[in-house]
Order: sequence, then structure tokens, then C-alpha cells
Amino acid sequence: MSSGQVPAVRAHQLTKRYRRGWALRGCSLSLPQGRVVALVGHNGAGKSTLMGLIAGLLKPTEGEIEVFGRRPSGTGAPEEVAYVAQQKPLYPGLTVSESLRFAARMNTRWDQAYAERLIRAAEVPFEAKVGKLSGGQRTRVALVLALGKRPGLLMLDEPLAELDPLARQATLRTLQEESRQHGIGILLSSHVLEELEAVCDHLVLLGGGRVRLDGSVADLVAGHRVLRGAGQLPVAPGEVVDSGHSGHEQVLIAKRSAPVAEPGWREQEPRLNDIALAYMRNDDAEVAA
Ligand SMILES: Nc1ncnc2c1ncn2[C@@H]1O[C@H](COP(=O)(O)OP(=O)(O)OP(=O)(O)O)[C@@H](O)[C@H]1O
Repeated sequence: MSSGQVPAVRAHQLTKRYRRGWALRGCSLSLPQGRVVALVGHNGAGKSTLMGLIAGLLKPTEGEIEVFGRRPSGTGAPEEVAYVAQQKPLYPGLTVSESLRFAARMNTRWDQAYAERLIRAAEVPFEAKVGKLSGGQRTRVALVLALGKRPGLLMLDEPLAELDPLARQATLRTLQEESRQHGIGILLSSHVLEELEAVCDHLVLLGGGRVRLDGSVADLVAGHRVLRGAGQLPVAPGEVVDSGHSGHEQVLIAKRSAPVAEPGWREQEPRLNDIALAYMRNDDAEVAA
């Protein structure tokens, strides 16, 4: 983020309580503009709730949230935010063409030529009724309707779930190019972090309604180590995020950037997925900034 630029999203002690209990408790985070952000966490961790709060569809119970420096109104998404919820908001009785025309009437920032280009690239027929499309095709139409708004922040809740492997790759490539070329921020929730690793440059991990990790991928990778070996621990116990075994070796994920000196231990740069899984397995581990 360039200095002086407000974050796309800034949350301070954000809390959301539903009747049955807490969904988010005291979440503070800052998402820079123009980044591709992976939002991960186990089922019920609060990902959809966070997106709903950012979109202004939910009101916080306590705490503050700002989107591009302003509080969401609580009555709908700010114009620069596009949100594709898990249940894709489409009208089944409209054709794809009609859906695009409807979106054009509803959005002052709408880019019809761009939306048509994306529909053609997705090979979805313009005259087909949305209700008759396959789940994957509906996902692609929902994505086009969101991208066509030319948003500053695009939020996608589990966008890849119904896509085949080629469509997943094509979609992620489109999102990455869109972010690079037009500087839009993208917040993607997913349970398949391996797929996001290649495209995301920031990670937010929720666990137990709290922010467990919030940082750039480069910083998170540089700040953790995978350590394999046996005998005396090569790091302080407080640095160990996760510990397991592979054969006779111990395998640690440690919060540490300096190399270890202990003989008998090998170290390796972690994959983003290794870090995320380590924190998800240890929900009470110290939160890394
Ligand atoms: N409308 C609602 N009313 C009551 N409780 C809700 C509501 N929406 C979510 N919750 C609860 O809030 C918690 C967080 O749910 P949320 O859907 O935000 O999690 P999530 O991380 O998106 O989960 P998933 O990965 O399964 O989609 C869960 O315990 C859920 O049961």
C-alpha cells in the first residue's frame, strides 16, 4: 500500500453476535487496497459474517469497520464494493444478456463491453436463461456481474466451489489480471488455500471468531520456518506454532525468521498452506501480526 492511501478495509475490535452466539469477537485487521487477499478459516470461523459486515449487509454488534475510509451504511454495499455471496444473487428468469442489461441500469460504474468480453471468454450463451445454466456457469455469470461494476473491492465467498479445474484456473487468472491491471482489491474466501497460493498476496485467517493471521504472504512466509529433525528443540517453545511427526522425525512449524543453529535439524521455507494449517490446527496459538 502506498503511503497515505487509506486501507480498503479497516476493522477495529469488530464484533458480531447472532442470537445463538458470537460469530466474530474483537477482530482488528487492515486490508491494503489493490491486493488479492485470501480469507481462510474452518467452517463457522466467521468468513461470511466478515464479508457481510464489509458489504454493509450486516451491522456490527460492537467495534468499528471502515471501507475505503467510510463506515458501511448497514443498508447495502458501498458503490465501490462488489460482493458475490455463496448463494449467488441472480435472477433465474432473466437471460444472461438481460442480466447484464439489468446490472447496467443498477450500476453507474458498469462497463458493458468488458462484461460482454468476460461472458464470451467464459463461453456462456448470452441468450440462455440464468436458471437453466449449470452451477459453474452461474458462478461465472455472477463473477462477470460483479467485475462489470468495476469495483474497488471485489469480495467472493467460496467462488471456486462449483467450477471445474480448468474454469478454476481461468477464473483465478482473470481475477489476478483484473487486480494487477486495474488495481482492484479482491477478497476471496476459500477452503482450498493451495489454489489461492499462486494468486494471493495477503492472507487473513479467522479462527474462533478472531483474527489469527493478517499479513502479506511474503512477510508470513519469511516469518515462519518448517523444521525437521530429532532431539533438543531448535527453537523456544513459544515459537512453535504446530508440531507433528513424519516417520522418526519431528516436524515443526515455527514462528521464526532467523536460521536455527541446533545440529540434527533441517529447515525449509513453508508454503502458505503449511502456515495456515498450522494455525488452524492450533487455534489458541499466539496470534502473529
Ligand atoms: N444469520 C445467522 N444467524 C445466526 N447465526 C449465524 C448466522 N450466520 C452465521 N451464523 C453463525 O455465525 C458463525 C459464523 O458463521 P459464518 O457463516 O460467518 O462462518 P464461515 O466461516 O463463513 O463458515 P463456512 O466456511 O462454513 O461458510 C457460525 O457459528 C454460524 O452458525
